[in-house]
Amino acid sequence: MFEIKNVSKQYNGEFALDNISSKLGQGLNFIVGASGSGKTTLLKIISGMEQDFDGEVYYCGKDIKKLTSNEKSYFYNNTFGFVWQDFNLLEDLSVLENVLLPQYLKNKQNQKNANKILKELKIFDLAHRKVNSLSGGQKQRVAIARELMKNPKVIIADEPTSALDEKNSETTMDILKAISKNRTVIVVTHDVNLIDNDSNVIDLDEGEFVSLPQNNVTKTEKLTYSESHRLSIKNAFTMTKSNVKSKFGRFFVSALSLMIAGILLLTTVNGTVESSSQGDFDELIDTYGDGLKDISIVSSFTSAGGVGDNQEEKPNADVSQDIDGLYDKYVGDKRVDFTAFLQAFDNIKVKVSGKEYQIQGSGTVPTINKLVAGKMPTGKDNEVVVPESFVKSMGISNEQAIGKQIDFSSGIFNWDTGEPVLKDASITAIIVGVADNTISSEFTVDDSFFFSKAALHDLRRQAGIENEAMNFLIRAKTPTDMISIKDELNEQGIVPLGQFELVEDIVRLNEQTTEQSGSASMFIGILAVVMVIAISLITGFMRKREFAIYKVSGFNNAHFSLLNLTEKITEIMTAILLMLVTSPLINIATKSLFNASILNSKMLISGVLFIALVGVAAYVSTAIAFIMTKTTTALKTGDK
Ligand SMILES: Nc1ncnc2c1ncn2[C@@H]1O[C@H](COP(=O)(O)OP(=O)(O)OP(=O)(O)O)[C@@H](O)[C@H]1O
Repeated sequence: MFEIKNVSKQYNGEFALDNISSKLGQGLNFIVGASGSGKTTLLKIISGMEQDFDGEVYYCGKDIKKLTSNEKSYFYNNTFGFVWQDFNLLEDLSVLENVLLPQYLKNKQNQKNANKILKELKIFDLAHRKVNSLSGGQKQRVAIARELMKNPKVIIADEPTSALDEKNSETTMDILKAISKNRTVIVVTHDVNLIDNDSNVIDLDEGEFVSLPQNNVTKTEKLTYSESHRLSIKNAFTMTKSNVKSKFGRFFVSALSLMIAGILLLTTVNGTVESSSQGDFDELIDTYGDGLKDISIVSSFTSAGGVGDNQEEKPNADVSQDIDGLYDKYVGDKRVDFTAFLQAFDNIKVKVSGKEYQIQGSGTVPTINKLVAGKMPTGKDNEVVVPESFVKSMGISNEQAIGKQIDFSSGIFNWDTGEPVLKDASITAIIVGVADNTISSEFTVDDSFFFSKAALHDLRRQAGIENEAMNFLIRAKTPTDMISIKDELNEQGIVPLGQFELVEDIVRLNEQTTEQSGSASMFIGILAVVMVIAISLITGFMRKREFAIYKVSGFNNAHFSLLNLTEKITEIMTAILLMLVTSPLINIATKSLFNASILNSKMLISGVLFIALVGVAAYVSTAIAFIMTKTTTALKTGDK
């Protein structure tokens, strides 16, 4: 039972309702009056949709003004049913799906009850028809059926017959009359012909009573909170399935936008930056070999026309520098791939398992293109990395060579006097690695043996060399690392040797393109996220009416959050699937647009993560659209 006490409502200083007091109870109640007399305003106040008014309204002793949004959603799902002038059905769903809508918040859908109600209202045969194919009269019966599924104590009907012809109006009123036998039915209408003598009537004119209610309401209902009021994950997925089926185009556009945004983020954040550097460097390495990243550190060399950054023409000069201690400094450096001593040997003889091998001399310092097996010597024991050509001459594989012991003897030039003096030296060492010694992709330096620090010390000691500092090379991990080590050495007054000019240009160019593509990436990335947010907000606001129907069916923000989550999970999964299926095609596009290939597991996993990330943005945007939906503005009320 409703008690209305001194209710007033003003819009812009004008009274829509002026000090109304009344009681409404079980049976048929009419609120009548001319257009603009305040009928709809009173209805909104009674139902709790409008809580900003003067005075008080109680339903079974419960202050309607103080209903929280959760209490309201409980009332809308269990206690109040709404019948509208333009039905407010979900037009793309079937009759049954519409009728079951409030039931999704119950633990069990009462399909039997749905069938019974559909039969009573003579629309059982239409159960699987889409609502948009029905006539107005049929739609109104579907709407009433949906509300009866709530088994509500109150039915609030706003101009329920004004969109119907005479016959359908009569049928609808007959149904409402039948329902009112054990319920409170409140009908707002401007059509006084609908009123019979048994009904309770509130007649309004310009917000005031014209006539007071004729019937005194005596019977009171008890307010009960028995039903559960939650959306299960299963029901959320069932609703999602219906929504996807009924609005496949909308769903597909959302999923597609997630996929496109994910790919854009992927190629800009992950792809371009990496590939712009990698492409250029790979080309250089193809031409020059891995030795391009070598830095040679030698204690003396002859400089051609100036040293360091000084590019002026100068006569050749002998440069001596103190490189003592530098080897140990760079051995464990994280920018360094490996280090190797550059000791030249003359007339090398190697004995393995009793067999002697003569190694062809090259007259140059040892060279390494890359290590093809094992590791570089650590420096602690007598270890050696041997040339691949030597392993071949032994007739074994590179892997089989590892661990073999060799007896190595050769001549070593001693320059201590300023003149080269050839001295003999020999050592027994274990093979720890095999190196490819190709230079300029044509020649191999077959006498390139790289010894550990301990072994080389021993050999040099035998040759009578007193100078402790041994020439060595550093193989930098990346061209950027190479330049950073070179700069560091220069600061210490050391002039290293290497292809610095070539690499430096590429590094600089790369830094520039990285910076440029970085800002382009940022722009495209932001654009991708904005696109998803915009599409989600637009679709969200296009669904305003649908959201309002959810709300008057009892869905609160928590219920919708779960439905939103299941919808977004479905969209994200579809977007991921789309990406995987179309990845070869996308790859062609991203390669030509961003020079980035997405066809590898790292990129695809990142793609999945980015799609999920933009999915979160879409989730939040849709949630905002739902929260901002006001039922009173989203649903048409009154006589329009
Ligand atoms: N949101 C609003 N903002 C400003 N004025 C409003 C608003 N809603 C209603 N009004 C005004 O309040 C008065 C009562 O409106 P209400 O819709 O309650 O009348 P009604 O009797 O239901 O009319 P109708 O039969 O045409 O639907 C009218 O003058 C109307 O213009």
